[in-house]
Amino acid sequence: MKYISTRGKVAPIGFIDMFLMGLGEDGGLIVPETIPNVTADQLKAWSKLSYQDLMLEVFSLFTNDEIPEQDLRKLIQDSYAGFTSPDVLPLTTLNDSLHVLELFHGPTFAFKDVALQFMGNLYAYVAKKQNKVINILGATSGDTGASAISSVRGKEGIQICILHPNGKVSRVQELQMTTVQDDNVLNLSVNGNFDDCQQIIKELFADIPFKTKYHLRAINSINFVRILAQSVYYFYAYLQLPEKLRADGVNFSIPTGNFGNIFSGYLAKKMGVPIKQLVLATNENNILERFINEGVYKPEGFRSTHSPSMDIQIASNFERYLYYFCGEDAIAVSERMERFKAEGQLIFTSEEISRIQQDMTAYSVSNEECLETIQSYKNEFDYLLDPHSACGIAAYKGAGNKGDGAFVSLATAHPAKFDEAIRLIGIEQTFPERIQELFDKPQRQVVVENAKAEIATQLEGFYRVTQ
Ligand SMILES: Cc1ncc(COP(=O)(O)O)c(C=O)c1O
Ligand SMILES: N[C@@H](CCOP(=O)(O)O)C(=O)O
Repeated sequence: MKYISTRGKVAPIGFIDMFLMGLGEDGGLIVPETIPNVTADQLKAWSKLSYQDLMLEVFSLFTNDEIPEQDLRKLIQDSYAGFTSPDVLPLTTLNDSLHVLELFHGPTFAFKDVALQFMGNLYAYVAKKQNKVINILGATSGDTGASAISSVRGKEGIQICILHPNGKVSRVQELQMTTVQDDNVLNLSVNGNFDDCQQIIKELFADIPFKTKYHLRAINSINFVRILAQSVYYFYAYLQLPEKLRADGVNFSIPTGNFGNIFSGYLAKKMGVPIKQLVLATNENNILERFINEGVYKPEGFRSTHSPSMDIQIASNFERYLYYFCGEDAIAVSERMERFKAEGQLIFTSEEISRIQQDMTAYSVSNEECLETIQSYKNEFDYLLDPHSACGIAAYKGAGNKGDGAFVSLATAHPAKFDEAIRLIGIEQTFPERIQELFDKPQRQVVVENAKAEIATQLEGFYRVTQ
């Protein structure tokens, strides 16, 4: 298995090189040269596997034996040892057709832990085995940063800098990131929004001399390993369902911001998981919903919502989807991305919209509907959703034609992370101890302007450049 870029100008590379490259050096996103096919028989044989063993099977299709099996197995075991549920990702049944896959039982209470605990361990492994300098640079709307920091804090050979939008993450998210005192962690609080943070890191990754000098590595979903690790939970959810419920295929409702969560499902479907509908759930920052329903990919004004982690306009993984939509034609992708850069929008024809809608449907959830959903599921099922998971449930309800097959809605965060929204409907929650204790800890962060030069200077002072 080799990896190439959606823009076609990266010579095919192996798994570890792909992991270290992160963003394609031609500005594109890295994808596998071919997507392996998992047969129905193989799937059946995997149906009794633990989450960890299932991940080992899926990853083995992609790693080219670059990581010996016993090492990969240990990396995976270690990555989920800190999850509090014995099933790692429990599937809760609300009624016969609606199931909630709880992805938030990791150390930072959000679905990002599923991939990032593993990526932190993989970076430490590569740092040691290959004597590589690992200087991680990431942007976050709150969850990726907390999770990535938790996965590498204090680890030898690794430094991590995370940019988050100042005042636009939840209190708990901010504390999770900024109360970490390890010297290998730098939090930059940027006077801007998440898109500004993401834009700056992409520019720094695209500056190849800077990237090379400072050995920049990615933990965001621009890194294909994030997507691959997330695709495993679609296999798992499908296989956890009783056979009679999954016989007609399974539908997923997926809270999405950077298009990473849903693209992972799209990849799982391409590999052979019998997924019928992928329902994309957005909040009021609904660029992706407008893309799917109206064929217009165009950022509009940024809005602060009750689900701040999805307050995103420019979605990284849109380009990965575009690549497959364009029949894996890197020239067509490059042309469309150039047009987007020049004109600030992409318009799709009605024939193209129909094709997109065969791949996924979409629903955008207003702030009001988000809170109503939290309230009604608390009343009806005594189940407390966080605002992002509530967007998923609201989209499941709003997704017109339910068709056949069970629905799995992805619960992407613990409600304690977003108490600001939960309190608005008068619900008081008890925080898990690991969250409660954050409130007594001192914080460490540097506030910076939304300016690439100022941020680059911070990085130059922080990163170690030789072993
Ligand atoms: C809690 C939560 N839910 C859903 C999402 C959406 O995930 P993605 O942006 O990877 O599609 C995010 C981050 O964006 C998140 O932090
Ligand atoms: N919601 C994310 C935004 C960053 O997206 P990523 O999937 O590319 O890491 C966050 O919580 O930071």
